[in-house]
Amino acid sequence: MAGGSDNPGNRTVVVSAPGKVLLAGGYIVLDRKHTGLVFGLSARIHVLAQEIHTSAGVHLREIVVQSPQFLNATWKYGYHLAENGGGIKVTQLQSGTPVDQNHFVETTLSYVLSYISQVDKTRAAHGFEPASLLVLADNDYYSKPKEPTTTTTTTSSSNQTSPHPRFLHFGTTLRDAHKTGLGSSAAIVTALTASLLAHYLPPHLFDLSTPAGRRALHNLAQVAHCAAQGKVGSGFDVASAVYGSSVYRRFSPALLAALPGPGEDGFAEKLVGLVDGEGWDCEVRKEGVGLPEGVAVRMCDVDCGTQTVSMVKKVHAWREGNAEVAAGVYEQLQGKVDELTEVLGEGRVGEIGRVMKPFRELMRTMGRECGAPIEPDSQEEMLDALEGVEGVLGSVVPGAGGYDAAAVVMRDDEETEKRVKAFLREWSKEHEIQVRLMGVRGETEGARMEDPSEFKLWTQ
Ligand SMILES: Nc1ncnc2c1ncn2[C@@H]1O[C@H](COP(=O)(O)OP(=O)(O)O)[C@@H](O)[C@H]1O
Ligand SMILES: C[C@@](O)(CCOP(=O)(O)OP(=O)(O)O)CC(=O)O
Repeated sequence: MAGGSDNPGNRTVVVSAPGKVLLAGGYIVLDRKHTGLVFGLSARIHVLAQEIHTSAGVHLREIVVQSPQFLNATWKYGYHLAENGGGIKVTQLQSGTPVDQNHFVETTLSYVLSYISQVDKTRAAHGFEPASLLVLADNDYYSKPKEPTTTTTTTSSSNQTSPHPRFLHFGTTLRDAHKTGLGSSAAIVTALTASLLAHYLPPHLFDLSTPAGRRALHNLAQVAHCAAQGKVGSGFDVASAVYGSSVYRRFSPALLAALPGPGEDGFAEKLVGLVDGEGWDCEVRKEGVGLPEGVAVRMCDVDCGTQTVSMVKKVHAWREGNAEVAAGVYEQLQGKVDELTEVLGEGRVGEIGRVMKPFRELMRTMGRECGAPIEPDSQEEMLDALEGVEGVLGSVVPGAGGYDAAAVVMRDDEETEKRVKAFLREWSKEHEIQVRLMGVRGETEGARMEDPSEFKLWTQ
């Protein structure tokens, strides 16, 4: 994607990226030998990027990021070119009420602005004009507030006066919001990265509709997401945010090891070398990945949380101590990932249960062996009963498992939905927990440009 340009761009753009559900392949996908089957979700995070118009004579140099669905969620950043090719250093500006840091946003800004300053040399001369970035997350990313609030922190209040606002105000700070586990950080890092690239770069240097554009977005978002997370996950969540549903083989973690941090000597050049270079070795296969006609992947919010990191540690410790047994289990799990991909992709509806049931069993066995609640008893009991509901074809505790959301593969018709909802209502009552069928469903499309005119409420 590298080149030069005289066109500063600064277009008003909206980019959205989907959430994820790793239907099969949790844990094994951390190893490049294996793959995972991931679906994008209909719940998206949108980022609207636009210029900030300053009055004549005012020289504002800041990028403002706002999440109008949360309290105290305006982050202002200053930025400057670091010495010795260190890229763009970003610093949060504080004025008035102290605001929590947003590490994912801040890190993404420093990586993406550094990338842009290196691929578009005209930026070195005129720098970055101030910009406003608005983050709008579909409501399913967070559990709804008990009493939907009608207050809003922005002037775009008409969004909130409707009884079913497209973007609900959650009435809390982002820190106190209850996430439903759909992969908000990967979706926001991806949408933010794409919106900055599309806003500041002319189309011949970044075009999301081309394979080169998607590749640059993917690699840059992976690097920024890993840096913000402080750990190198498999990256299946960023891959599905960019490409949508796919069979994913991770990149080698060593790729990131040689990259200096923002501000360090030579950072910008090395970053572009890594993002646009030939070294990236992850594989994203979309062919043959899909769902049969009339079948949907739906999510149940279980209203509990799980510590993925500690579960991964337990699985890895078990694997180290039991190499041979673990290799056998990993192979069997891989077999199920492949089989499920085929059965779903080829529309073999009648075989879904036959593949998913033993997959759950294998995940439970691995959990028992290593002492991690991958499919805890409470989930096992609920999913077994749920699978008895007419129209439900299979179910799984996706990703790392635990007490988070459950995924259901079911017939996509109103009657089945009614039966599943009724079942979950009863189950919640009997077991004094809160389980509900979310509106969100598996979707194949990845990051996409949206029509800014649909976001008129929010444009300046
Ligand atoms: N609507 C939002 N606006 C701004 N930042 C967000 C938003 N949603 C998520 N984030 C960022 O993503 C982080 C959540 O990441 P993480 O805990 O990894 O959750 P997840 O499992 O959903 O990816 C938040 O701390 C924040 O930095
Ligand atoms: C264990 C894993 O393979 C899958 C985790 O999947 P989840 O969907 O549970 O992920 P989080 O939302 O980040 O907790 C780790 C990985 O692949 O990075």
